[in-house]
Amino acid sequence: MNTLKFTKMHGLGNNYIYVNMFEETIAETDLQDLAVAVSNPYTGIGSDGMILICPSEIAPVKMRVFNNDGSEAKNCGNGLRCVAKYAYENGIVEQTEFHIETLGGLVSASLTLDDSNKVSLVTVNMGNPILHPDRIPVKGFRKLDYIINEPVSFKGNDLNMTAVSMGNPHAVFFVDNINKAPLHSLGPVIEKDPMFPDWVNAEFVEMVSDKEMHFRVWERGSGITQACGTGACAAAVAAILNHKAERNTDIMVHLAGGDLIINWQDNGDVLMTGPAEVICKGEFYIK
Ligand SMILES: N[C@@H](CCC[C@H](N)C(=O)O)C(=O)O
Repeated sequence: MNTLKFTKMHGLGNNYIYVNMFEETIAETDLQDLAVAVSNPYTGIGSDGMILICPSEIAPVKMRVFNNDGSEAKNCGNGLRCVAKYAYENGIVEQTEFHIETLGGLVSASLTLDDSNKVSLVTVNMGNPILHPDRIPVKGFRKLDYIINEPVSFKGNDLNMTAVSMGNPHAVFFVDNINKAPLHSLGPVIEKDPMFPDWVNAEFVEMVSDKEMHFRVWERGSGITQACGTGACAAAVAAILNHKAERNTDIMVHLAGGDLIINWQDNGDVLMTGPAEVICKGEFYIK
């Protein structure tokens, strides 16, 4: 029986099975099935998906992320913080500032260390948000350069949508009361609506002030999760585009699993700061 060494980590409860591809080998054709298998809470380890920590030709390390349905995404904010922590604490990198390659491009990570030389916080420069509908992608808004507070309807429910890509697609909806957000009922409907050719991550946001928001997410390929780093970035960008918050200012995002600080800088870059934690390590028996 083949075994696979893994580390389970989480960023604010958004948990993945991390595999060190500097040491492990998995056939490309097996990756999707393996992501589904390890993620299964009954017959696997249980997770929101699987993340590969890979060698890169253009950075010290590369991240590949698979949702728990086996689909591969181009970016994962909580995953990036965990990959950064893993890379430093396992000797893949020695410096506290370095680049990480993703399928969506290069990002840079900056580590805060505690007294035991462990990574306590990670700031990731997530780069510029993508706003053009063709590049998110979203169909049906051909005449617009941006989708900001546009009226849309899902199953007869009228909402206003702001669409943002952080390398992966996000649809953000502002609500008056986060506890009444239609996460369970509309999350899966929005995710697979035909207006999103690559499907979409759906986020509901209640503004507390111009520097603070509540956030809940239905993730593409994984369903409801405790947190979504790229989603929090997209929500902060959407708040600024809708004149509910300001650029170059720290915005506190309260997710189900804890808080992230997001800052959309004047130079266009989005900074995300938050924790990353190791849960356990082990061996998975591959059937
Ligand atoms: N949880 C992640 C995003 C993971 C990928 C997403 N579900 C997608 O398919 O785009 C995050 O923290 O950003």
